[in-house]
Amino acid sequence: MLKIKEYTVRHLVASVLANQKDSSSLRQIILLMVHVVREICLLSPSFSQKYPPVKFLSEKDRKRILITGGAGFVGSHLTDKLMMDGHEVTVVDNFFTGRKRNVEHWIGHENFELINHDVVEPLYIEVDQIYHLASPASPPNYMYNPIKTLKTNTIGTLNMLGLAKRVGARLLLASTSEVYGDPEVHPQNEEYWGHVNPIGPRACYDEGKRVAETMCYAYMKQEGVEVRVARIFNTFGSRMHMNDGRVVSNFILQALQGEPLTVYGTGSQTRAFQYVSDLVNGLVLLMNSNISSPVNLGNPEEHTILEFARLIKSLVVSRSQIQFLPEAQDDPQRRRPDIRKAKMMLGWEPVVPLEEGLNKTIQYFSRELEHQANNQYIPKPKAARMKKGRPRHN
Ligand SMILES: O=c1ccn([C@@H]2O[C@H](COP(=O)(O)OP(=O)(O)O[C@H]3OC[C@@H](O)[C@H](O)[C@H]3O)[C@@H](O)[C@H]2O)c(=O)[nH]1
Repeated sequence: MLKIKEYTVRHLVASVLANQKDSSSLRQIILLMVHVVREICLLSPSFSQKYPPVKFLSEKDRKRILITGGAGFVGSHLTDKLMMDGHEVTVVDNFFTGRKRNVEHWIGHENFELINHDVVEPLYIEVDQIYHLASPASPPNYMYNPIKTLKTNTIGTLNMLGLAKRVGARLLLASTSEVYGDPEVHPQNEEYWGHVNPIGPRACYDEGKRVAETMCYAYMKQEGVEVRVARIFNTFGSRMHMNDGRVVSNFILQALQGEPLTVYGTGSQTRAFQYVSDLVNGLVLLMNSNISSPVNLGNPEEHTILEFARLIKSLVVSRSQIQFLPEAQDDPQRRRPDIRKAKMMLGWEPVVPLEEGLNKTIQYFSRELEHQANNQYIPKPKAARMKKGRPRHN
C-alpha cells in the first residue's frame, strides 16, 4: 500500500517539475505526504515493538495518572496495571532505586510517558490522580542517605500535594507499616499511633512517612485535597533490585548462589509478606474508594525470619548454611497487619499464597543471575547498615 503511494508521490513530483505552475498537483502532493507520514507514525510502533495488551477506555473513563517512583519495584507493577486498564500514565522517577528496565516495555506507547525528575523539585503537569510512591523503601537504601530520604518524604510530598491542589487531583500516599515502629500492639490496626524512635537509624524513613501522612491530612483539611493513605506492609516479588537488601531478595539470592543466608539477630522477629500483585490491586481499589483515612495493605500470615530462611532454602533446594549476624538497631520485633478495614471497606484481601509468590520470585532472580552472569558482574546483597563514604544530600 505504501509502495503505491510512493509511486503516486513520485509521479506527482515529476508532473510538478515538468510544470512548475501546477499548484493543484503540488497541493495533492502535500496532502498525500501528510497522509503517508501519519500512517507511518501509526504503524511504526507496532512494527518495532509489541506492547502488552491495553484495554480501550472512553474519554470519560480514561484518567491521566502520575506515578512518582513509577520505575521502582512496586511502582512499575502499578504502572503495568494502570496501563493495561487503559489509562494514560506518566512515570516520574529519579532512578535512585528505580530502573528504566522496569518500564521499558511501555516506552513509545501513546498512553505512556517517562520523566527523569526528582520530586524534591516541583513538577507542573495536568493529571487526575497521583500515586505518590517515590522514596527508597529498603532499610539499607533509606539509611544510605538519611537526609535525602527525609527530603524526599517531606519536600517531595509537599510538592506532590501542591500539585494535587493546583490541578484538583486526588493523591494516594504510599505510607508504610514502619509508621508503627517497633509496635507494642499486635497485630497492628490503623488506630494504633505507633512506637517509633525519632532519633534512631530508621527515623529518616519512619518519621518521614509519618510527617508525610500529617501533610496529607493538613492539605485535606485546609485545602480540600482528596487524599488516600495506604500503610504498606512487607512486600516482595519480581523487579526487586538485586542490591535491594530486604530479607526476601537477600535470602533468595544467597540460596541461589549457595551462600549463607544472613539472619540478623536470633531470627525470632516476625514479618508477614504479601506478593506485589496483591498490593497493586489494593492500591488501585483504595485510590478509587471514598476512604480518606489510612488503610493497612498487607498479608496477615506471620512467620519468624528464621522460618522464612528455612522455607526459602527448601524452595530453592539449596545447601546454603544459615548464618546469624548481629541484630539491626531498632528492628521491629513483631509485625502483622490487621486488615479488617481493607476487607470490610475495599473488599480486598491478599489472594496469592506465600509459596506461590516465592516461587515466582525465585524464578525471577534465577533469570536475573543468568543475565548478570552473561554480563560478568554479580552484585552481592547489601548488609543491613552499610554506610561507606559520605553520601551526597541532594
Ligand atoms: O539479610 C537479611 C535482611 C533482613 N533481615 C531481617 O528481616 C526482617 C525484615 O527486614 P526487611 O529489610 O526485609 O524489611 P523491614 O521489615 O525491616 O522493613 C520494611 O518494612 C516495610 C516496608 O515499608 C519497607 O519495605 C521496609 O522498610 C528484619 O527483622 C531484618 O532484620 C535478615 O534477617 N537478614
